Amino acid sequence: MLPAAVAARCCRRAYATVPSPVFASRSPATRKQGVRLLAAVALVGVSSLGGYRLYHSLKASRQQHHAEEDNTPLVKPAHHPPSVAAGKAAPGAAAEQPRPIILCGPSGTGKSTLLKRLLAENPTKFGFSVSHTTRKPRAGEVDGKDYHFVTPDQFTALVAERAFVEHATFAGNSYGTSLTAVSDVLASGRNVILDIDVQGVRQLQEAIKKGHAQMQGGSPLFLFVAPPSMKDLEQRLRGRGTENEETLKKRLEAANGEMEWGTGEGHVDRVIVNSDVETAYRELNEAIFGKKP
Ligand SMILES: Nc1ncnc2c1ncn2[C@@H]1O[C@H](COP(=O)(O)OP(=O)(O)OP(=O)(O)O)[C@@H](O)[C@H]1O
Repeated sequence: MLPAAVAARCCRRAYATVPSPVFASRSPATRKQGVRLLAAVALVGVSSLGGYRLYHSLKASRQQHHAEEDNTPLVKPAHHPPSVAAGKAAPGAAAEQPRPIILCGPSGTGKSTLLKRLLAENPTKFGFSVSHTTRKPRAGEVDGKDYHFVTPDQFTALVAERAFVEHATFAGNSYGTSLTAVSDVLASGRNVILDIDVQGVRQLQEAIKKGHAQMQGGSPLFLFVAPPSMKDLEQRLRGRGTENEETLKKRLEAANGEMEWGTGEGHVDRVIVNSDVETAYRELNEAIFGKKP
């Protein structure tokens, strides 16, 4: 199942669509400015996108690696890893059946950029899964709508019950995407997109392998968005204007480990190198819908 949470540790978000579902993630807000959690997987903020709520969560920077600063291409453009054993998703197998779509990749690679367009152009295809969090509601946030607000004890109990497909803690608050939240979206005939960090994806894949994340609908599709180079990644993060030197360093450090995992054999169904937005968006559509937009 796919919990969603995104946050500034790295961030997570979750989104959902209709004919082909999507998961969303959220995160605590440090992320884009410390804030916008593309909802879902660890969120911090909530926004609206093409009629769909996007929660952005902070993705925990759980991996510490040194960032490279050269401009060497990180991934061969044609690199399409084999199907992930955990999900056995078939890239391009399309969206007749709502399915979980898991989008991951280093902070700043352009996931939000691609998802924003995808959701705007396909307003009825994706649904939103409401994440759980232990943080206090912000002004205007509605329990059960923006988040399921729970106490730390309740959250701990849910973890023990394996209610979350993925969960993480950031800045003292926990965020998680419940299997139920994801399944509800799938059951409504919409896709669910989860924009979560690599650690969350690994949790999810492990849960699927162990049979703890059984979801209705089609098989999960794991997509990894990679930057053309670490130099480009740094420039994008700086250009976004959301980071200070400290958070920038953390994101770049985490990016090295995430790149190593994402481009590793069989970890995801497809690696999309976001050198050019148009090309990357076309590849995203091909992976999800099996055709060009
Ligand atoms: N192909 C591209 N070429 C140049 N700039 C890009 C490209 N794609 C995205 N960007 C820019 O890079 C910055 C980071 O993109 P974005 O916020 O979408 O990344 P992200 O992967 O969602 O990051 P995070 O995980 O931190 O939310 C943005 O300013 C965006 O406009």
